[in-house]
Amino acid sequence: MSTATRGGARVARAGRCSGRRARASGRARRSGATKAGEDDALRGTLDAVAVATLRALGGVARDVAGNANVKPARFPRGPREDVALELVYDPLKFLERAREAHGDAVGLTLAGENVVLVSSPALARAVLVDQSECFQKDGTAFFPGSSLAGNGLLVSDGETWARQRRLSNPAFRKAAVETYARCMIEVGERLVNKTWSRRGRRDVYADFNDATLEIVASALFGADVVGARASKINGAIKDSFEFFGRRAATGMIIPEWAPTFDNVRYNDAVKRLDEEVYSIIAKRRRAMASGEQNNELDLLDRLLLEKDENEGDGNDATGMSDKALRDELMTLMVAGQETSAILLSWACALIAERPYVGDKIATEVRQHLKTKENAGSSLDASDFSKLPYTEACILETLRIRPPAYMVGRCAARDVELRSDVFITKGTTVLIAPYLIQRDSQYWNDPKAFKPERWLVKSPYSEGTLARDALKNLGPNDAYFPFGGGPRVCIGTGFAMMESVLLLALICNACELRLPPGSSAPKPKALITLRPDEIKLDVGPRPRSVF
Ligand code: HEM
Repeated sequence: MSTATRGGARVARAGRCSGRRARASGRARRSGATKAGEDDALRGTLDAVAVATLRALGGVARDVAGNANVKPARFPRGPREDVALELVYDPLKFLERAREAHGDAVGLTLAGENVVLVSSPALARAVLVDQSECFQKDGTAFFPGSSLAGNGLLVSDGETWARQRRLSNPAFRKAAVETYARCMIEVGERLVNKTWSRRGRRDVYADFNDATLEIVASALFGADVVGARASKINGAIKDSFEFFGRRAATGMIIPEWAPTFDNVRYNDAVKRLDEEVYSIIAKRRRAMASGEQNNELDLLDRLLLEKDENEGDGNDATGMSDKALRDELMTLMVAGQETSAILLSWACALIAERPYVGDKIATEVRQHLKTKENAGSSLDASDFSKLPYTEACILETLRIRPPAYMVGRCAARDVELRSDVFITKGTTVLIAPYLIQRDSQYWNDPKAFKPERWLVKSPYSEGTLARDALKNLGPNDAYFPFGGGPRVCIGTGFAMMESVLLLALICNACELRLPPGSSAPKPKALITLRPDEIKLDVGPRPRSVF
């Protein structure tokens, strides 16, 4: 399905649900009249806004199970009222309260949609792994697509997704990811040696957004993002991401086709980006046809080289079309930039609250650097697996502050997840790693930041628990910050390499502190678990203390 078709379908479906929307606001208005209070009228308006927002987030009305407030048989228990407002205003509090009141499978009405929130390892496994073929991305409420990411891996389904995943997997194997480490280190060193080299207060979240954008753009396009083209690409990406940031921050999702000022600017940025990306793709295809190839392959080279062996007899196998390539490149940018910036920001904030953790990372890095053959050299890809405490800090940050705090699926058919949890076709299932990863049934002292918990011996293998953290759904099936099953994050290795190397560079060179008198930054949840803002005092770490 092309982006245009996808967008078209969204518009058409939004048209079909407008009657329900009118009825919803009508109900709200009537209740306002009977209670005769301005508060109720306001609430009616807010309800309508929330309904519109959630509809736009989900984008669709359900054909099968979506009759407002009509619950299918065996729908799990949950609050009787529509909880759209509560979810939009404070998603984390909402998730916690819903589970406390109704258990690990909660039936909800969200802006008229039937949604089931699941928060036990067994139910998460059922949806993500064991019965994953019964679920799809299309139609999932609460997770919006975008014209920037098009029909890439994050949102596609069926054979389109499977083919794109087969063609993309090789570009994310360990050996390939190691080749992207050089740009991670270059960007990290620039951050600590220039931007953070003088003592002062930094907006850490903004700095990491710049750094991870540079890393992902350079991993994708390598030498093609230099000079004027680099500013054009980075400028357009920044404009689009700022648009997503503003959209997420308001909690109001206006469809991208609506001619608002913000949408016009965003669509212009996507157009500028498309021009550059298609031109780079054409240039690379020409170079490949004439036998030229870069010595060091970037992600685009690797995607271009892949042919789908499942097609024909192998000789007529084809790769990705220009449009498919464009959608994947943009998807990787969208999926890989903000999540990594969020992870690094939370890691630094948690460390700033506990300076001894930064000291321990610095000690680990300095001791390791001394053992390197080429003494005095900086970090490289091979050091990733030799910094266990630094890695444990990243794993613990992902446990306590998972950037993807909720993942969603839409049931492609009726499915029984457990004898008491029956999901009807068209129902959205929300799975909450945020709840499971902080649940005292599976974690000791679950709300505490304790990197050491990952360094104990693993019950699953000879190594530490950290070695098994990202296998399947993690210890007790209760740890999956990168999702799980066939749709597990393709960038897991990339993100781990990037965050461990950057955190090691940062703590080796810098000290991080919360500004005097300030409290720990609060999470703000919408599509991702972003920090509201993270301002930290940064400055050079003395070289002599160890
Ligand atoms: C801290 C960083 C990251 C986190 C927490 C994260 C988290 C996730 C999660 C939870 C999913 C599964 C979503 C679902 O099941 O619906 C996912 C999928 C995905 N991620 Fe990541 N991600 C991160 C970094 C990256 C990076 C660096 C890239 C690429 C450069 C990337 C590319 C993708 C793609 C393409 C998918 C869709 C995979 C598919 O459906 O086949 N992610 N990510």
